[in-house]
Amino acid sequence: MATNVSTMIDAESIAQRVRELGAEITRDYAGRNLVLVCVLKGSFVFTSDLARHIDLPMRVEFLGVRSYGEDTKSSGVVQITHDLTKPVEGDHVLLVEDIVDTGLTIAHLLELLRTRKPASVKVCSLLHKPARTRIQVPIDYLGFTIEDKFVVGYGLDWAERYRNLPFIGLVESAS
Ligand SMILES: O=P(O)(O)OC[C@H]1O[C@H](OP(=O)(O)OP(=O)(O)O)[C@H](O)[C@@H]1O
Ligand SMILES: Nc1nc2[nH]cnc2c(=O)[nH]1
Ligand SMILES: [Mg+2]
Repeated sequence: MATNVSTMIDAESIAQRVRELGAEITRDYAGRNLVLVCVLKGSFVFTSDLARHIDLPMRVEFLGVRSYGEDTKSSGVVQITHDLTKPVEGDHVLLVEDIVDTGLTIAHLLELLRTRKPASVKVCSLLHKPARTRIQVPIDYLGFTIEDKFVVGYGLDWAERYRNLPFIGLVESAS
């Protein structure tokens, strides 16, 4: 199924970087109540791998997010389709994203989570595409900076396809 997708970041490079990020997070959050917040759908693969490299007692929560349709997507206004199951007041929240592109989604989610009064909120993203930044957001833990190409795989979709690819790839125009 992946014959029309070329590899940008292979599975072993991702695994290596995820191990490094997990070790960094383990060091930084020792002794704190850590809650990993997986932003659905795109970050489900990254979150599940990352969580297994964090050697701390911690919780995992899921935020279901839907953009308000294609035309308004760039507004960054998102609808919450599944909310956190427990309060995060006083906890150290780490938002886990697959990609920060324009930054609008994560900016909106940071604003939302701050209203829940956590002790801290930080961002961990596997990918960052700085060429398309519309709003600057701090990315406290970053896997890879990529060029301005639409990528798929490792959770990222193109019309809901390709999320199951074990690597980050580019859909070739011949597809
Ligand atoms: O920085 P931005 O320009 O806001 O883009 C990044 C967001 O877009 C993608 O999600 P999408 O809304 O496509 O939904 P999905 O996670 O369900 O695939 C991606 O998973 C990020 O959440
Ligand atoms: N699949 C996918 N979703 C995105 N959302 C924002 N940027 C991207 C991208 O490059 N690929
Ligand atoms: Mg997403």
